[in-house]
Amino acid sequence: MSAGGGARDLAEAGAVLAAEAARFASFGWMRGTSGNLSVVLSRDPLRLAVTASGRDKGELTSADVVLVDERGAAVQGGRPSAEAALHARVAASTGAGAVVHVHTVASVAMGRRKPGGILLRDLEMLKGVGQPAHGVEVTLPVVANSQDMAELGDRLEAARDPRMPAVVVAGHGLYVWGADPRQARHHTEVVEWLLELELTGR
Ligand SMILES: CSCCC(=O)C(=O)COP(=O)(O)O
Ligand SMILES: [Zn+2]
Repeated sequence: MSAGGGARDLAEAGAVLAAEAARFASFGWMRGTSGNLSVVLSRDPLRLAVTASGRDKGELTSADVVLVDERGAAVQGGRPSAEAALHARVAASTGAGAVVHVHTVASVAMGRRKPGGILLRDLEMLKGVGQPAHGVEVTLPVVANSQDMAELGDRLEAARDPRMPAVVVAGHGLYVWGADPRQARHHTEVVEWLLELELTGR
């Protein structure tokens, strides 16, 4: 996708996000219209393609996407995700090119069990988020939920560990990011695997 964020770029981004959403929905991670996805189309000014609000994320088409600015406000298209402002904040503060938000049972359950953060170590799967399997302890932060995206963004920025491209939002779900939609997908699948292991395996 080029830097312009034009109509064709938006439709292309919509097709990519629809395919990613269908995959996550097939795993049961976006039930009942939950979750949202975004991809950065330009950095200066910051413009993101974000999934439209309230849609069944397993049935998105390339048209179910909205161009938003750095505050998450619609620039082109219909009503963006209610969490568009948080996507923009994550993209701006981490430099990520794509952001994934899913409502997984494991993220909410582990957020309840470990409200201070989830310690991860000695797992081969840590390589999937760019960490060595052994010798380091990485924390997956847990932040309190808020309906105010600015407040939630402050909490996420304060808590995030630069070694871990993800944050659990307590009672809500999981935010994960990556350089592009494909890497964000891989990070999401790895982090969710780690959460499921912590929930069931220890
Ligand atoms: C039942 S989903 C509640 C809203 C939410 O948390 C979510 O992720 C979906 O919101 P959107 O506006 O992106 O559809
Ligand atoms: Zn949500």
